[in-house]
Amino acid sequence: MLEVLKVTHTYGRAQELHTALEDVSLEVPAGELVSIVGTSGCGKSTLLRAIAGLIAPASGEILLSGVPVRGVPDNLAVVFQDYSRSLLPWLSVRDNVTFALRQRRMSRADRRTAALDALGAVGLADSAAKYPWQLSGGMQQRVAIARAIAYGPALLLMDEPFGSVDAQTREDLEDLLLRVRGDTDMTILVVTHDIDESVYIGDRVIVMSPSPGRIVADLAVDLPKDRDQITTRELPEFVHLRGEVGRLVRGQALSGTG
Ligand SMILES: Nc1ncnc2c1ncn2[C@@H]1O[C@H](COP(=O)(O)OP(=O)(O)OP(=O)(O)O)[C@@H](O)[C@H]1O
Repeated sequence: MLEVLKVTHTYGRAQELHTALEDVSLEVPAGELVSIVGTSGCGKSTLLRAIAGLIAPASGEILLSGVPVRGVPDNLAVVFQDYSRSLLPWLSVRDNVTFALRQRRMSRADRRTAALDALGAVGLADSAAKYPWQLSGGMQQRVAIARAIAYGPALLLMDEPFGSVDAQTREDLEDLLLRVRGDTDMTILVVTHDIDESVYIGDRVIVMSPSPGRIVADLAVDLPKDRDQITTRELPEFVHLRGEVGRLVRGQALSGTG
């Protein structure tokens, strides 16, 4: 369980003070995938950074499995948009994954097996011996996801993870994420600019207001667990929810609430 309790964060000081997050509260049970959307600059990355323990919020508290987050928690993995900077170019794909496991109390052989299993899960078993720069962007992002799965975190934070790949690869990676989460009880937070994606991958969609970022809506995604790029996106519930999220992001009220 992740608990964000009345978190406010400001950057700068005195006259330069900028409130990036204001009174943000959020509870995410283990195993849930929550999408976070909002206009550019509304504080989505700041929220992820605070949850990741990379910045200490000015006020409020963040608890992961009941333990206050002070610094980067052990049981956390992060996937960023920029895959080209997240992988180590001098290590093979397999070693990029095993490198992430170096703090785990595992034998070398077990680390290797876990890495190969995770690469198999993302369809890259055959590329284990290659180097990141020999792979396409979408494949590199799959390596970053394999690294996160192999680590087996309680919490996976993803900041625009599919923002730098083409549309077809993006759909493939969305489906990969849905498959992966079906096999684990990781709690997953995904920041995205893509409203359709937020609904397609999410159990819930959190909408943030423009700066200072506050949570303006927390919408349950009432769609079947088994999703499909064509049929799910045609469902009336999908189309309705996509409209609601789009309206909220643009600062309009939910339909039926005036
Ligand atoms: N290190 C920093 N110092 C000062 N201000 C910052 C810093 N990081 C972010 N900000 C400001 O805080 C606000 C929130 O930024 P943040 O990156 O969290 O937004 P975001 O919603 O993730 O934006 P985007 O969708 O464009 O990535 C913005 O106004 C930004 O300019």
